[in-house]
Amino acid sequence: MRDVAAARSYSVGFAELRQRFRNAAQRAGAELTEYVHPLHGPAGEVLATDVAFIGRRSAPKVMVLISGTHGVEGQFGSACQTAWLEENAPWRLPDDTAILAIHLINPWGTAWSRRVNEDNVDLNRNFIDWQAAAPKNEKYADLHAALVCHEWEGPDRIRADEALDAARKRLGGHAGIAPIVEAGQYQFPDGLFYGGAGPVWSNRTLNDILATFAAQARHVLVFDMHTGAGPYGYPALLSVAESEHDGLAWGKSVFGPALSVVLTGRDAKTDTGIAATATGYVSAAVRKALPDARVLPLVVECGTLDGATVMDAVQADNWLHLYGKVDSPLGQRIRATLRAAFIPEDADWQWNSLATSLRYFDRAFADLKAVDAAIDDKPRTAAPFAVTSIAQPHPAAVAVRLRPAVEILDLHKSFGQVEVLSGVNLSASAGEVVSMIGSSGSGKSTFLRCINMLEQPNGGRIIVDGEEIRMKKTADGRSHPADMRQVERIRARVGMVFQSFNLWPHLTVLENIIEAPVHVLKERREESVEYAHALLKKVGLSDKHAQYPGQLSGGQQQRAAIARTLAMRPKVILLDEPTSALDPELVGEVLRVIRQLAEEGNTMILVTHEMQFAREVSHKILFLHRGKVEEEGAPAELFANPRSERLRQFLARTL
Ligand SMILES: Nc1ncnc2c1ncn2[C@@H]1O[C@H](COP(=O)(O)OP(=O)(O)OP(=O)(O)O)[C@@H](O)[C@H]1O
Repeated sequence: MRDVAAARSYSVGFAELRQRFRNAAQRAGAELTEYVHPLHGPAGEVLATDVAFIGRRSAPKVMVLISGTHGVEGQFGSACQTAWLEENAPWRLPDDTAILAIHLINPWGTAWSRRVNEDNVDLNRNFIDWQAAAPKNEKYADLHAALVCHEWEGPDRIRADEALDAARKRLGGHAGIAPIVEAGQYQFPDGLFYGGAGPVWSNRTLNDILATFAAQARHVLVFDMHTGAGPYGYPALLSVAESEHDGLAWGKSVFGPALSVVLTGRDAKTDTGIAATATGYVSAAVRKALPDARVLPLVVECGTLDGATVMDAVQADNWLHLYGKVDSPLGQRIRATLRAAFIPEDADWQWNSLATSLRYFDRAFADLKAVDAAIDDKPRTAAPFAVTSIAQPHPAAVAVRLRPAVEILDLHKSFGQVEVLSGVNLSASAGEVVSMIGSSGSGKSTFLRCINMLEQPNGGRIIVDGEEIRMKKTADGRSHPADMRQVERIRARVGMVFQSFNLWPHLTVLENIIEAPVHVLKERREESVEYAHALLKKVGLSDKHAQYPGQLSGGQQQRAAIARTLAMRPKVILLDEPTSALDPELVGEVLRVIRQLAEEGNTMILVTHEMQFAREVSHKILFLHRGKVEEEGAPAELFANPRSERLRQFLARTL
């Protein structure tokens, strides 16, 4: 019997999974490359996809192992990769054969125990042809309101559950609902099995990795490791394809009846537990990325609980991240239920899933080594070694090397006799997101308004992009800006997003956006219009450019306001409670845009009551109490170990 000592507990944090994999890869003699994700994990850890390459970079035969496509399932795939690398170390490979292990391709999802990625995207629905229109899923649209309800309990939830029950009866139970929901949908970013609006980070990263390490390959075997569908504890071996291809025949010759081929299509059916109705699978991506190779895409799918229970867990997790509080007792329960639905804490399940998967690896690899590399020797279109690794440093790591984008020193502000800010300091490096939290009236908005001189501070220093706002003292001893022209110049570099949007009601969305670039920056109108359209696309409002603000929902108005801010190409963006005027169901769409800005490396100072969001997106958090910074630090540390009693009380009230 196989010794799978490496089947240590799957339930370890992201950093430990990474460390185990990297150690195994090093012992295996692999070349290691990291692809750093722009966000960080719940413990403040750097998130990254690690790539281990063993063998010659010119090898025409490559075995690819992918884990974590659905983040929370990553513990299983990671264990398989790590164990296989360890078991066979030190590796002795023929010159023509190599191994490419891609560890946790959706690192955010694994770290935060979510099936989806940071944008609620199911990565296995994201590899569609984005040049064409995304598939429509009208049947899902009919179910969406029943599946996504803003309440956990209460009258709206009762109505939604009743609607879902009625749909189940109509469609023949869970078996009727699952193919509709799991087919994926591209219409509701807050919905289940959402495929996204374009290629996400993990999609782009996988393509970069394949271009870098596999472009030379002619024969490619790919394992994508999954859990959550099919019979409990049984790792099924599947190949998912949109149509027949030469890789499938290869698969049949290696595995015979052990391999189930799932041909996907709008009304396709399968009894494997996975969705035959979906498109956009990782398998499709690998074949598309390597058009000159014979590719056998394999999925290992290790069953856990029954389909209805797994979908309930996914639905609850979706609610939690849209409307709930992750750190609350209910939030913890929902997260634990989701983890149990994908990675059972059952030693037999873990042993069996690992041992069988390693046998699949061995069998496939033995066949790959035996392939005559000269077969199917098609002309290549890609240069084999032209692309170098694109490992990106973590934004925070870059930030520390740069001068601060904003520096505020000892800021004071009084209204009449009342001192609202009593010496506040803040520094944000380029690319950093700093969030300010604190009770109502603690001075957060006043602080932001002082930075761009919407309020005049009574003392302190404000330095933006290296330029200090010059202040002078008047006879009454108060400070005032010495030069309003300088203030205007600096203001143009500081974007502000207000709680109440502040769009001009008599101008269309497009006119709102181009107004300041044309009049303040003196940009050519055509140039501003072109950029405005690009920004509207970015915030998902391409079709709203000719509408007036009054014709838009609150969430759309706020996204338009964000586009207007970006039009000025600001060095720093200040966001003053950008979601607090919105109905709960509109908050997510605005947070998604802000998250994207963070990922793109914008420097932002965010005042917010959205604690979970602040925690996910910020590099640093300041807790303001009565006009003073009571505590500051990295989000994970600050939330997990508040030092001051006031912060403890504040978090107890808000989380
Ligand atoms: N223009 C003003 N004139 C007088 N007092 C003001 C003015 N603006 C703010 N204040 C007072 O300053 C204090 C801080 O207000 P601020 O809006 O900055 O707090 P905050 O932390 O942003 O609160 P919230 O979370 O409720 O928005 C409050 O007591 C408020 O009443």
